[in-house]
Amino acid sequence: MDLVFYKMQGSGNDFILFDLNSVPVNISQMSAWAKKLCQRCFGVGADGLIFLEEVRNGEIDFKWHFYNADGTKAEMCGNGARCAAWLANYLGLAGKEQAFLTEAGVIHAEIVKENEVKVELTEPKDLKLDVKIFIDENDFNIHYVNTGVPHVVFFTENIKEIDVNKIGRRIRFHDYFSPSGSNVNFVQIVKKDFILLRTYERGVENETYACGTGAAASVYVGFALGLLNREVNVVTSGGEKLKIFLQGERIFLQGKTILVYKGFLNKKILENI
Ligand SMILES: N[C@@H](CCC[C@H](N)C(=O)O)C(=O)O
Repeated sequence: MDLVFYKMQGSGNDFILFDLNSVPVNISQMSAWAKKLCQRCFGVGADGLIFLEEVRNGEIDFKWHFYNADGTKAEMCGNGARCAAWLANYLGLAGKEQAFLTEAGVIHAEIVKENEVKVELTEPKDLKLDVKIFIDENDFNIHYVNTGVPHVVFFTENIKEIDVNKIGRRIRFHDYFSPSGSNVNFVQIVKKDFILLRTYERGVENETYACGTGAAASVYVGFALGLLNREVNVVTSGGEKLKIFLQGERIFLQGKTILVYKGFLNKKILENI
């Protein structure tokens, strides 16, 4: 059997996707596949790996299994959700408007244009504003919210000067967030409806070009603090634009979603894992 996979990116956050109808993988192997295949030189290379599992119960179209590049399972991924929704539609698993199950809850998605997908994230929870944490004798005033996965939000005047990997890693592994840790977002407000965003991602353990739930967390926190509007354009470090809309406690994320290629995996890659 050919191991068909799809390489996609959502605003520069990139993913490998498999349809479990054609590539049956045991759940106990999924993490190892992610760790191997997400490696940029020894594998395909990606920030995360997604398995789509068809579900026929009327309420949802499919269920996903999401893994970070280091093989850890994550409850949710905003850009991955946009890619999964697009692919599910492309493969006939779901229509243009669809619902699918993640560990964080049911995600509603809509293919709004040929290569543009809008998703409604799960309700934000655990908001904490103005938390002081100490790192190397410096104190940082940070904010926190879970938009499907945990996110720290830190506002800065000059995003270019931030050492995202160094400071991001220190905050991500800070005791305050133990044991799950957190993604860390650095935000520069340009206008009330326009921010620049750089994200250190848990599970990739690096800065990525974009993070959908991170964009959502940044706007949600910015709005709670009276710094941002309900509708905000977010430019991520890859230079792409994400749109966040808030409607009460509902958060919507919209942006470009591209199928980069469809490939056949060499089975040898999966030997000895
Ligand atoms: N890139 C994602 C978030 C993926 C999960 C994250 N790395 C975690 O483990 O919390 C997004 O677009 O939301």
